[in-house]
Amino acid sequence: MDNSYKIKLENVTKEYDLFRTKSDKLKNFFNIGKVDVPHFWSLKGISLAIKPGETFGIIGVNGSGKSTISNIISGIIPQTTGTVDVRGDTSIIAIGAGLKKNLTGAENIRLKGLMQGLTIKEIDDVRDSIIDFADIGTFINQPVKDYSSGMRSRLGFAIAVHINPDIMIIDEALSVGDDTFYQKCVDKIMEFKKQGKTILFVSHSLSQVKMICDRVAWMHFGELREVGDTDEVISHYRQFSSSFKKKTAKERKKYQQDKKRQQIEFSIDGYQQSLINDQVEVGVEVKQAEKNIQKRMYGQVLPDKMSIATRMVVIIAILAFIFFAMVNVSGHSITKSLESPSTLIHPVQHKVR
Ligand SMILES: Nc1ncnc2c1ncn2[C@@H]1O[C@H](COP(=O)(O)OP(=O)(O)OP(=O)(O)O)[C@@H](O)[C@H]1O
Repeated sequence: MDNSYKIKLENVTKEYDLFRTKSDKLKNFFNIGKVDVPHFWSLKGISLAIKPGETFGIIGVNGSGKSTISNIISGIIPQTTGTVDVRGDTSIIAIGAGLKKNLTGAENIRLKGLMQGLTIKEIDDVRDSIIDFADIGTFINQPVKDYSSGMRSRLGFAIAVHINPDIMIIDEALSVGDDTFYQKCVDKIMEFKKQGKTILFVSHSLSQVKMICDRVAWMHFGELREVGDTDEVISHYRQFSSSFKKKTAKERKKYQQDKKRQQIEFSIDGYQQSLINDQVEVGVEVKQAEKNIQKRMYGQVLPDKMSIATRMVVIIAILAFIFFAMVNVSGHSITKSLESPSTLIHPVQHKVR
């Protein structure tokens, strides 16, 4: 096994269908009729590898795809194409991520612990420590929906660091909470770093990224613009930000609109072809290159639309369900209903004595 990485993404894309109505979404799912839906590519083919024990940062402007990556790595959402290889348990800390709002804080601790494979005894052992770290006092027995965003984030952070994950994913979770809590979180992250855990750190705060991360990826409108040494990438990102700020409001708007348009017009087939061409250029035979890239892009993902065979099975299952429901309501036997289906609309009359 290749031990040079803990997390590896190859040619990962994420497409969102921008449905206008719920019925459009349903029609599209069952593959009925042609619904013309605009698409938006939140990730346009990301490949990166995070080494074991590395603290890896992701920076970028709003909407550049940072959370999409962290959610795909933590398994919250699936990628549209590409291969994702995560070697170990992940625990994501994002504002409110993974907390069930109708459960109390204490119930959430138990649920997350069980989901992470801890025994009841192990959960009970860390319970007080979590409550202490989160510092939410008697609120621990209140439903999480009644918590402030800061309390939710503190509880999420406290649970995540106590269930001892292999890989920690921290998505903007340090931006809420007071200075004392912030320092506690930083200390915990540093402790994890020392223990050699792999950390993915998504943040807008360049100073936090600089302090914590060994390497950084700069995401830009769905593309990986640069990956490398923290100081170097941050310095390039700062240069971009300051020259962007010097543009007029009209120029800034145009730049953003052009980038978003490119995310709508992105062609997945064109991207696939460019990957095949890259392989052919280095000497791989065309048929083999097509096979390799097909496997890399679609080998791990389920089709988001139903195939004809699946559609047939679903339709037969629905018809069978309706038939048995009608048999039940009509009061006739299954054999009689099969012999003479019209009896289904004439229920058995029971004589009243
Ligand atoms: N469910 C969705 N449906 C449609 N578009 C979405 C959906 N989720 C995210 N997007 C779009 O994908 C793009 C990337 O979003 P993402 O949340 O990954 O960005 P981000 O870099 O984390 O942004 P921020 O810094 O604001 O948190 C954005 O343009 C966003 O509008």
